[in-house]
Amino acid sequence: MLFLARMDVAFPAHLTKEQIDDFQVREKEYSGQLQNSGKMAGIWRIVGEYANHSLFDVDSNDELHAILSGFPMYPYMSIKVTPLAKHPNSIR
Ligand SMILES: O=C(O)C[C@H]1C=CC(=O)O1
Repeated sequence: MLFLARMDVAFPAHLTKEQIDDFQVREKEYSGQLQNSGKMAGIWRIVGEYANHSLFDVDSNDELHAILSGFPMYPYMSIKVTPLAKHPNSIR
């Protein structure tokens, strides 16, 4: 099952630069593991925003929820998920 997720990140003002750096290091590690496993098929920066579009290839809604809620930055992310179905005009 394919899902497109838009993740917007907003850190609260009280976090220090060191805390934010630590979140970014842990996020990169978690994201890398998901990409290596194939569960995260890709991630793209949305130009000009602290946000991304990510493509997930998972077995269930529950699996996607577990993956999304496992992101270290999850408490500071707003996430919108779009389920994807094959387009009738797709040639792939
Ligand atoms: O867009 C970001 O930088 C936040 C984040 C969410 C997943 C990821 O790998 O990084």
